[in-house]
Amino acid sequence: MYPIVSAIHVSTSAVLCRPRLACLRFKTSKFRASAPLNLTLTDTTALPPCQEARPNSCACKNARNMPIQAKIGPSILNADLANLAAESQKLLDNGADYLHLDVMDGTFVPNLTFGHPMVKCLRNNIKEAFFETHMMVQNPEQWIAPMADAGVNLYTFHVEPVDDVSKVSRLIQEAGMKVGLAIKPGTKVQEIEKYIDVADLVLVMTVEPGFGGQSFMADMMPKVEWLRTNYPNLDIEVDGGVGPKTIDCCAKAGANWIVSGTAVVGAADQRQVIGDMRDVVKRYLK
Ligand SMILES: O=C(CO)[C@H](O)[C@H](O)COP(=O)(O)O
Repeated sequence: MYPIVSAIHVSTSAVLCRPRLACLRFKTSKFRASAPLNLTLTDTTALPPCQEARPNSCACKNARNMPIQAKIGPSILNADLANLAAESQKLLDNGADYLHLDVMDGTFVPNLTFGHPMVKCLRNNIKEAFFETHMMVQNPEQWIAPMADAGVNLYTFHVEPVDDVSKVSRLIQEAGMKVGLAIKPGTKVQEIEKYIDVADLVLVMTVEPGFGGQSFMADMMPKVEWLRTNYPNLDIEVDGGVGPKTIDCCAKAGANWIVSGTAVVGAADQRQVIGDMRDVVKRYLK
């Protein structure tokens, strides 16, 4: 049991860092502190370590002053879902940096995959890996709590059906997850500009969401370039038709989180494909 505190001391540097505040919000919620950020704080040593509740979930780890890294996250959409744990573990053993879990509700996209019960089972089998859920759903707010409970680290949702993106982002952070904002090919990147400061990552879709194995849309790269130019330290993810033939284009534009489904899952040598793609991204990182 955590003690109940009425006041917590926040250092100046912590106050200036939004991700740190998000993390603090998460931690103070454990202390049942109801007014999260206008408290006078006195004893930070009583706070639990950032990673105690959920490994890799602490928003502090993605503070914008940290250098961005090349990460390859296989999408398991076209994997054998009957053997998801084994397929996922194989990808991780072959060098995947994170798992990209495609959640589809049959409404936002014309396809249906799985929800939080499946993610929770996967988490029970795979304790340490970083899980991103790509929420291709009509009402992302509805699934925040169960996905947090299932052990998700990064909750990436589409902004298109959402009225209050700021509110959904805040709820995700308060649930202890990082925030990803996803845009479909028809959505202009400038439409999310006002929310980028609250996001940990922006996902630029390079296919129409719904199915794996589609052709890469190179005409999405100006969005990635715009983001990289304006947000040098932002994690920018691309998803859809990305593989050895299209990775150069993505990396050159500035993407550093790479989702790749068919090209990795179906590869004879997954380790080689993952490693090669990561090397290309690293080459373009300054
Ligand atoms: O979000 C997705 C589809 O909506 C998938 O993640 C994406 O399509 C990855 O698969 P592939 O690399 O085979 O295109």
